[in-house]
Amino acid sequence: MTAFEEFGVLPELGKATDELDWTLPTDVQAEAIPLILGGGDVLMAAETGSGKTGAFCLPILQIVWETIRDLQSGKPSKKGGSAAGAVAPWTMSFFDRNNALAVTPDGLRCQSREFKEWHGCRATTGVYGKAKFYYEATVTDEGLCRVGWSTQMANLDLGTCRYGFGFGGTGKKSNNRQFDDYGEAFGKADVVGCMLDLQRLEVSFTKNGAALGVAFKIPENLRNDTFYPAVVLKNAEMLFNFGKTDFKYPPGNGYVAVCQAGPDHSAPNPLASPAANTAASKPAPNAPQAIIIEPSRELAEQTYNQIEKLKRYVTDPDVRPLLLIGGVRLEEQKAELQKGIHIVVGTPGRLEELINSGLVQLTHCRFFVLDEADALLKQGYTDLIDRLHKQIPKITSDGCRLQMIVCSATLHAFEVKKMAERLMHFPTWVDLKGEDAVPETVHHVVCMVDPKIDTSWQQLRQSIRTDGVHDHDNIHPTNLSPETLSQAVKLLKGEYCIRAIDQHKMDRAIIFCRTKLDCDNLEQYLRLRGGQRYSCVCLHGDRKPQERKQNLESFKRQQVKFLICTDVAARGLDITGLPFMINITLPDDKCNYVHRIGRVGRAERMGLAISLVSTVPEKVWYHGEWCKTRGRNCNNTNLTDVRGCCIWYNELNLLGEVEEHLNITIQQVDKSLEVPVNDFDGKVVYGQKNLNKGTGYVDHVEQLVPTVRKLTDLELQSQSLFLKRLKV
Ligand SMILES: Nc1ncnc2c1ncn2[C@@H]1O[C@H](COP(=O)(O)OP(=O)(O)OP(=O)(O)O)[C@@H](O)[C@H]1O
Repeated sequence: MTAFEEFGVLPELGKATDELDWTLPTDVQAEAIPLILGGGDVLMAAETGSGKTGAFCLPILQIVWETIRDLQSGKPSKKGGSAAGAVAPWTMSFFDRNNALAVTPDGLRCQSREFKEWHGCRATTGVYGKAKFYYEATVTDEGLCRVGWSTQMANLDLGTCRYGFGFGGTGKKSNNRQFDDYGEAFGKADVVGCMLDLQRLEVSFTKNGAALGVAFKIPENLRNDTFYPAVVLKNAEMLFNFGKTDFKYPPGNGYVAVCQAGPDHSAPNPLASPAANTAASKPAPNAPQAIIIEPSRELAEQTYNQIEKLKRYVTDPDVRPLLLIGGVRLEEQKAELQKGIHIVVGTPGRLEELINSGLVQLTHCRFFVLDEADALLKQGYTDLIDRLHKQIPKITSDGCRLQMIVCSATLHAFEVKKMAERLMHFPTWVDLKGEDAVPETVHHVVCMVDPKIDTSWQQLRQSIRTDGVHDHDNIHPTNLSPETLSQAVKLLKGEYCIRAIDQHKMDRAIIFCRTKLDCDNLEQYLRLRGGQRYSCVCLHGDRKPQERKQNLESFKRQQVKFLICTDVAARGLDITGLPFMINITLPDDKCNYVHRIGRVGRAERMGLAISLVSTVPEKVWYHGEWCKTRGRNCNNTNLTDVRGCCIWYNELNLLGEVEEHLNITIQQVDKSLEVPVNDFDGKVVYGQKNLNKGTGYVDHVEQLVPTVRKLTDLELQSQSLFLKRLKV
């Protein structure tokens, strides 16, 4: 049995984890997997590289596989099952309903989050014979609803055929598409009493106990039919009481609760059994069970690949994931969707586009995952997330509650907590440190770049092309103005980058720059300084999707040594055994420091992160909304306060913010960029597992030797004393 199986994971998934060399679940996996398998909403806050992706992919794959297996065999799914089959006899039906309408496991609450169309449902039992029947329906959420009675012949859109008699929230009654004013409007928290008098063949309603009069005369030809409580909803929710608990407004006047109709006056709904209607709960091919949102196409691709690897042995039924990212032809994605998919991994824009156009249906979605959730919120996707969440039924069409999983290494943000309060259902925090933290495997240092002390920038023979913010400034080595010093920092950082590479004999590193232009300039400079020695590629938003993909691949395959990128690659990218990273400039957002340096020191391997920090303010580009070209060929070097496109960047302040956020002081190294070995652990090899983990172990044993000897002597003494006593 693999270690993962002990946490309740399927043997087929356990086999795949074994092949990936995941011998033991990481801490976050050990906590989160059972919680997710148990049906809970989870917020996963754990360090970079701690295996969060596996922590949600494994249980999702498992539950999705179980669900499709059950659907294919015609069995109701586990969680909806008991309610669907066994709860007798008075509930709303799990089967006699439209797909987008969900029924809670107790069968007493219906919800539809579809806001364009009506979706209906009928009860599991109906009434007939000369008697008077009553039930109550309470509006529990805003939206449109119509409630009443219908026969088995009626369609589910209550009131639109001859066999359904409904009363709607807008104050209209309807039968056979004839909508007439009746009673008064009702809405959230109102209780509608539904009365059926089969002696007089009349349907009437009450609102909060007040009688609204006879709504319909039932035609004589329906006298012997069975009538079922029925509802139809548009983005609304209603709660039903068939008389099992006290009515809020008991009807009197000879009406009895439907659930007390007795065997002579009630009959089961033939369409309410699983066998009768498996098709109704069968998802359409384009209705996935899980939706995973990632902030960048690279991350979406990575998570998709991880799912592919983990699902290798999960067959019969096959679980089909699909990647939905921009830059891929829509036609291709449409074709895949029609073939049938179960898990969708995508970026927010493309996902919403496909959902809005109906190409992805949310009717059977039971997992809503936000990976790097704080990034999604910071990128402005709060409304999009809220919109999607609103559209997903909270109870799936097979009676399962929607599970939401949210993760990041920097989840301790106000916006995340607000979102969790708004959207999640009693979530459990899996929070191993209680604050944003850097893994112990990441050795991170800063090197101050001080152009006043290090004046080598004045004599550089070859230098990096800078970003041009000082093109209109009067800069000259003899004039140490802020502008000159700022330009000097840019030149020095190019040199320090090369020095860091040489000093640590780096043959693999990820290098972060602040802007796309900085990336391009550094790429050009590294190539200039030595083709193969500093071979590099860029990854940023101005590069075409295909080029981005190729560049990342060639870096992963070690065909090039350096990957130069903006924060587009700060999060989540998992490059096995990456030993080094360099921050040419600290990120604007302190959280991204954690993510950037977390590209190294993953999966227990050691990594070194070096950040270059300017001691003087540096003038940099900042293209706001007012910048017509959004930075492309922009040469407005004025400051933003005069609607220009530049700001003064204060890295010392940023460093202070990062240190305060992480509650640490980051070690400083001098301009030689040598990292003192003793301060960390001189024996480690960056990029490899720390085999010396527990250094001092030898010392430790040596220290313990005298104590252990003493203990052995004492043990001997006590045993001989005991033996002596026995002899006495
Ligand atoms: N149980 C395990 N044992 C060994 N390696 C693992 C285990 N789980 C995951 N890994 C590996 O650890 C690496 C990091 O995992 P993952 O990308 O899921 O980290 P993460 O927590 O999502 O990091 P980030 O916050 O940077 O996105 C991956 O290469 C993955 O294959």
